[in-house]
Amino acid sequence: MIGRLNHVAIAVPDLDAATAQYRDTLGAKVGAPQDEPDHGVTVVFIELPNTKIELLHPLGEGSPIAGFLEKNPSGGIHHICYEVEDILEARDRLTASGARVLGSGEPKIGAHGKPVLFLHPKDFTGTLVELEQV
Ligand SMILES: CC[C@@H](C(=O)O)C(=O)SCCNC(=O)CCNC(=O)[C@H](O)C(C)(C)COP(=O)(O)OP(=O)(O)OC[C@H]1O[C@@H](n2cnc3c(N)ncnc32)[C@H](O)[C@@H]1OP(=O)(O)O
Ligand SMILES: [Co+2]
Repeated sequence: MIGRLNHVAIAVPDLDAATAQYRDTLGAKVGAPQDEPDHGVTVVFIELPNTKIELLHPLGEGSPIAGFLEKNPSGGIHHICYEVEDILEARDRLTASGARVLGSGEPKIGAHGKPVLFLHPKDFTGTLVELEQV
């Protein structure tokens, strides 16, 4: 059911410093910061030859990554995003198998303008999983 790895997301306490590190130290192609108020984060995408890295920083009150950064003040890998062809079919299949979809259970539009949803980390070996319809 899952397809390509779309991105690996890293929550960071200092978005400018993390962006500079990827650009200047690692020599990667970095994008501009994008505010995503519907998701409570600001993101910077790093383009790699085979996938993307999504740097995440909290935006506004009640950001879903605030608790993660409190527990991991230096930052850390926050989620992985897999591509699926039909997100509703994937959701229904996963919920039928007992997995918990986070939030309302309905997909939201993600940073690439495509529908996304999240699966509880406790149902996927301690890893928060994002699905993106491509
Ligand atoms: C920009 C848009 C989009 C895109 O297009 O790419 C994005 O990526 S948006 C990214 C941010 N959005 C989200 O993460 C939405 C889904 N996340 C959530 O709803 C919450 O973050 C959460 C997963 C429910 C966690 O909420 P929180 O309040 O921080 O923690 P809990 O106390 O409820 O945690 C329960 C349990 O799970 C562990 N945990 C929490 N986060 C993670 C994580 N990222 N990876 C692995 N495990 C995680 C947490 O430690 C708790 O475990 P115990 O301590 O053992 O109980
Ligand atoms: Co993401």
